Amino acid sequence: MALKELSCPTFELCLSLFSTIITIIIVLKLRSVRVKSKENIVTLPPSPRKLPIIGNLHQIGALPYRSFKGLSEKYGDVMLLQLGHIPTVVVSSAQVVNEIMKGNDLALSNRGQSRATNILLYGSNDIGFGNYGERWKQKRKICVRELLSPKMVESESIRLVREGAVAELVDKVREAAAAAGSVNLSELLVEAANNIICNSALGLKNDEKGVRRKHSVKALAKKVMFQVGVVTLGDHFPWLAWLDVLTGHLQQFKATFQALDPLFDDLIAERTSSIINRETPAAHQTDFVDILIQIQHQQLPNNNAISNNDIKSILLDMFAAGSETTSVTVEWAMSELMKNPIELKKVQEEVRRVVGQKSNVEESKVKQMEYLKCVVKETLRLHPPAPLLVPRVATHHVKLGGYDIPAKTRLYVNVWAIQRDPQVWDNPEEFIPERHRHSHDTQDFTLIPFGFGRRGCPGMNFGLAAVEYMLANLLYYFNWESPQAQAIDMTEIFGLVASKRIPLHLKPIPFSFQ
Ligand code: HEM
Repeated sequence: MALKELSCPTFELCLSLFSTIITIIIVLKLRSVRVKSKENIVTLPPSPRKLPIIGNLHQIGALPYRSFKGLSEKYGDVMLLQLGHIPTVVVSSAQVVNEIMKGNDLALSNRGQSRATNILLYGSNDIGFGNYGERWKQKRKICVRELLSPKMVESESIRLVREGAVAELVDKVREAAAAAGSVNLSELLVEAANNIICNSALGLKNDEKGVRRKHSVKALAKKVMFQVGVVTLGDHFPWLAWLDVLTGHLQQFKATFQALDPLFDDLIAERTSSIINRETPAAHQTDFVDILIQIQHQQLPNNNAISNNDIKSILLDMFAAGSETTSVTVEWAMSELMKNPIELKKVQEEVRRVVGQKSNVEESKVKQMEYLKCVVKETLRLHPPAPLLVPRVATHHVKLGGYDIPAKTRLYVNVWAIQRDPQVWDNPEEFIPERHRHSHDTQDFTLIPFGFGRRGCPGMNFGLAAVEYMLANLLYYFNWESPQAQAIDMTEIFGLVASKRIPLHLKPIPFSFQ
């Protein structure tokens, strides 16, 4: 049938109506596409060129915070890197941290998990690596309010733990000095810090079995600390995860977990039964395990009650986060003081003047040691134990420094670079404790060795009390020399924390007022 034959006024009307509707639909569609694409313009942070598969991994050295600082000088304070399959933003200025705190702290409150944390830290359900959420908030609250609160830090039970561990440290320094002339101070500091955490967590009073168990827990927790810092091939390249079996990493993580977990189970069962039998410990003998079990028993047995796995993961966090951070801070402080004899003399004079001629250093006196506190602050400025904090992950899209940060991007805050920023600090590479003398604790995020916001360190008071007390004792009881007047090596090694590459060996000379 010819088209002409179909031609009638109704048909023509229908045809023109149809074509008008189609035209309107097309115009609307095109407009919406244009609006959408305008909305979708994404401005990602500047990035260095990346290679296929590995991205920017080849540009990151053994000390990533130093590599990041070098790159940020070229690419800016908010820079995007591709680390294997993980898109990663590195922030290198206090202003951008301020911006995070003002509006994005919640959106950046997740953590990145790894194969190690999944195996060793109860499915990464601990405080340090767990994702933000109601369960996590509950555990963190327990940690902040019950275990690490200022009241707990100053309590008799924790003070006795600190005094005991530091007295042991002083004795060991004395013995080593008498036997060999010099001491491996790094090793003794690790042991003292580990004892403080272990005895705070598991208590001072132990029977023979308890002492043996404590010994094993300490050794295994040390392994956890090391292994949690291991990044496997599977973490960077999920399609190569099977190789983690060949490298032996997974087996090692599992072996550590399987050795430690039953020790904690045994301990919890023992303490639970003594709490049920109302053998409540005296106030000065309270430890973290007792507190956690008591909280568990006060809670209703519903979904919100903390489980044994929660207790175990919290205990492990205390070991992993609280031990080495403390010992490396004292290690770096002593190294800087040895390199800066004028500052050493000044702080030593203060400690000895405040303590006076006494047989022991009373902890309450540390409050009056203003210059010692400046020494600790300056040490944490130059040598933050966690130079990149602990990485966070964006739960959804955020804007930082005017750039778009897509959901799931990993975020590193380069505290090491921020705390050496020449725009903020005069002579940033120099150890000048005096610069903190009249500084007030401002909220400008230029000095953040304990991190910030919802994921900031809950152990700051606990850690500082231990660092200051250890340092005060070492400076009170001994004068210090470098063996054979050697220069102090200041190179670093980076694992879970940034510590000294070569352990600090020093010659202590016992001091007496006479
Ligand atoms: C000088 C000593 C210490 C330093 C410099 C330090 C530093 C830090 C830093 C930088 C973070 C990450 C913060 C962030 O991501 O914003 C952190 C997290 C943490 N710290 Fe500390 N810390 C110290 C001592 C301690 C102690 C003694 C404990 C416990 C006994 C502790 C427990 C924790 C925990 C549980 C976290 C994880 C917090 C979370 O993810 O919410 N820290 N610490």
